[in-house]
Amino acid sequence: MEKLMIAGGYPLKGTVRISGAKNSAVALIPATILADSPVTIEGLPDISDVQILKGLLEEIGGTVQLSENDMTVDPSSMISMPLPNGKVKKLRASYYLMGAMLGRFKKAVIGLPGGCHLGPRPIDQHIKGFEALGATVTNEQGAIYLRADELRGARIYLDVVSVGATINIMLAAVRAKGRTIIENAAKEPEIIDVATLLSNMGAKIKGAGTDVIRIDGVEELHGCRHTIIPDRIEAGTYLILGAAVGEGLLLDNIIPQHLESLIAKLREMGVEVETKDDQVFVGKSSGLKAVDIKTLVYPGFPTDLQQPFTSLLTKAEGTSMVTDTIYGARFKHIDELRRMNANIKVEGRSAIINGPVKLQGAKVKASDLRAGAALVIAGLMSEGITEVTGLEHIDRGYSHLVEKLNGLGATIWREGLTKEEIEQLKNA
Ligand SMILES: CC(=O)N[C@H]1[C@@H](OP(=O)(O)OP(=O)(O)OC[C@H]2O[C@@H](n3ccc(=O)[nH]c3=O)[C@H](O)[C@@H]2O)O[C@H](CO)[C@@H](O)[C@@H]1O
Ligand SMILES: C=C(OP(=O)(O)O)C(=O)O
Repeated sequence: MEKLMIAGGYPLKGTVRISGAKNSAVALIPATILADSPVTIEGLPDISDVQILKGLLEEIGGTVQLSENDMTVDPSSMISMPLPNGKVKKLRASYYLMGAMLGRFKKAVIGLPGGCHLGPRPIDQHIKGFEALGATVTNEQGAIYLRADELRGARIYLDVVSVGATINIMLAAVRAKGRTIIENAAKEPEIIDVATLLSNMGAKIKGAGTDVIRIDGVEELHGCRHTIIPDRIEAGTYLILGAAVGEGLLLDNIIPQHLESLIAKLREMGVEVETKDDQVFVGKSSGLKAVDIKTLVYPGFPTDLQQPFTSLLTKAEGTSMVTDTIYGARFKHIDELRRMNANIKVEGRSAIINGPVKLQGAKVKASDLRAGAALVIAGLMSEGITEVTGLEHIDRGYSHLVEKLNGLGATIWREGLTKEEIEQLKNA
């Protein structure tokens, strides 16, 4: 089994370049299905979610070239191949194949998605949206069957503010007849990024980034080039790391406005943070104060940064409370942090952290992507060696993590891949 070995206690310093956003990438790639000629996406992160989606587009007949961070997809020979099992189970965002294939082919069969286990993650709002557009949707043995004679624009009110449902409905609605209005839409920056790509392909979308999105369906969408936005969650992870063990860390290629809720909390703790046009600097910090955070939809504090932030809070003086209103069970990292000497208890949707404590290296397991980030940060904060397993989760979302951290002065390396695991990775 492969593991990440971390020798803790080394201060980090220098510049780190932030990669393209995972949560944009995983929607932009399926969106290419809707075009009639090649689409190029520039600046993709080097993560397993991108590789898996590349494989899925190839399975349905797409020609996909990925060189460095740029992907060109020629969707002209794609067919509506059923994808009930296999790669779709490996990531959450395979659900975007539903919206994109429904938009283009008016039918799709897609297995229920995988992704991080954060408690229940229903897709009822996606289905509600597809049905409102005229599709018949059934769940047969764990696969969603979608079919429509014709997609017609509709007014759709989301009962729950959902990133995935907002984007998925957009993907189908750009090829529907007439106007679709999504009310109570999610406002995350990744939604604007997907709307920008679709608009560059010829779609007519207004209001992305607000809670009402208007889409006028078009007959055809064409190829284009698009540059992805930077990953605000990866950036947030490095900002937290800078506050935890940094002696001056500069993050390059970011949009500081996307990180306002995190930066405000870091400043409240006593961390020095300076923002520039597309950079942010985090200074060496000491005497950190406890704070409370509550995760909310954008522009509130992101649930995806709650777990990494918890590791930092173990260093703060006093009692902090982390409440997750989006995923009330997103606390699998807590038991692992306790193994590392953290003083934390979970009560309902909240974790209560008492600090400061000196974390100790231990053998721990990442149960999901951001739990993995939390454990890597904790390992870098600890005395001694930390071994992190469950790397398949971390690889879904952090591009060149080991190289980036070593570049900042960390001592971290991967160990123990068996021959079979190397073969499996090659064939994934
Ligand atoms: C690939 C991707 O972009 N993943 C992100 C996306 O996940 P994802 O798009 O899956 O998350 P949603 O925004 O849909 O979920 C928000 C909340 O709505 C609930 N819900 C969602 C859909 C639905 O049909 N019914 C329903 O009840 C969910 O259980 C959750 O409590 O947004 C989450 C919340 O910011 C992030 O943690 C994930 O990193
Ligand atoms: C929960 C996450 O990802 P996904 O929705 O892809 O499982 C995440 O990025 O933290």
